Amino acid sequence: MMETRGLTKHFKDVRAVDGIDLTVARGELVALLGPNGAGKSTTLRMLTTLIPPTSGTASVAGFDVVRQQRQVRQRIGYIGQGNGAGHSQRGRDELTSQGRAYGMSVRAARQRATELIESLGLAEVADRTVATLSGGQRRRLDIAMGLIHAPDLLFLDEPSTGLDPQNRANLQEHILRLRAEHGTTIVLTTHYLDEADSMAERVIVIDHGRVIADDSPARLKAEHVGDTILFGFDSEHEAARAAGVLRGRELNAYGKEVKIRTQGGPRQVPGMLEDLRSAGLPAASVEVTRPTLDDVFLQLTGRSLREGGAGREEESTRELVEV
Ligand SMILES: Nc1ncnc2c1ncn2[C@@H]1O[C@H](COP(=O)(O)OP(=O)(O)OP(=O)(O)O)[C@@H](O)[C@H]1O
Repeated sequence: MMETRGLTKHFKDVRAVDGIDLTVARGELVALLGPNGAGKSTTLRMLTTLIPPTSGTASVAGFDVVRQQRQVRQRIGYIGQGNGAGHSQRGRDELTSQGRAYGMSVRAARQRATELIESLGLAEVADRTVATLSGGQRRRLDIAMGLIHAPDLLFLDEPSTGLDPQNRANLQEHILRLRAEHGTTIVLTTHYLDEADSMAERVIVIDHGRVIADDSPARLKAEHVGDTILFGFDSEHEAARAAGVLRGRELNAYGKEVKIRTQGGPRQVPGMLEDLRSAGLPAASVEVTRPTLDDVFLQLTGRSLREGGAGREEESTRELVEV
């Protein structure tokens, strides 16, 4: 559905995108994740023919983004960061006009607008003027506009930036449903870690214009970070002895705690507790911490995606087990 080779964009001396090779198959939902200025939007703008690459190639829906711009545009929907919809028209009319701009008949554009209003939950607001809609409703209308001509491939640049958590969850649900119902290939950019994690089956981490990781969220976390199991004991002496019982694993013992780095943490806890009990060392507490995509980014770059307010506060998932 989409393929890039050495895709590069320089703005004077800024290497915004620095040789990206990507292949996206039909029906995939891919998130481009990276900190501010990583090159996500610039990549999307090249793929949607809005700006030409400095070098490298990209084909989208089988057409070259430089030589066959018109064919590419007919087959894609692009929802940028700004607000696509105007303000004084009603949402339904905005959608119909957009369809007409893509060469659809009035009748076909109206029919498609009605379908999208239904599937994107806009029925209650479609007849209000755009200026009166909430941020979340307007964003959903933007998405409907990007879908009016039933594109095979939808590009969303930071779809949920600026929305409150409830509207964000709502929008994510609509995007997922849309994909389930129409099989649309979706490429979105985000710097919300949880959004990439929960929505995308594949996350492409971009930093300084380059792809630094590309896999499913689960595999990225398992491969680059793994789980942490923290055992608490009643005394330092017990903790030191427990470290001996659990040896052979990647572990640290300090104070009354023993910390183990491993994969598949929750599945390993029962066996470890059994070993400790057999040695007369019952643990007082156990905590399994599963990594986030931020931990993956930190592991790969030594920096946090959240630095500079790039991501939003997100705690590692903790599973507390009473023993
Ligand atoms: N038109 C432009 N002229 C000059 N520099 C640009 C232009 N567009 C982007 N850049 C620079 O290219 C780099 C990549 O920017 P880009 O907008 O692609 O990042 P991003 O990953 O989308 O960031 P954000 O999450 O903040 O949207 C940045 O250093 C940015 O300042």
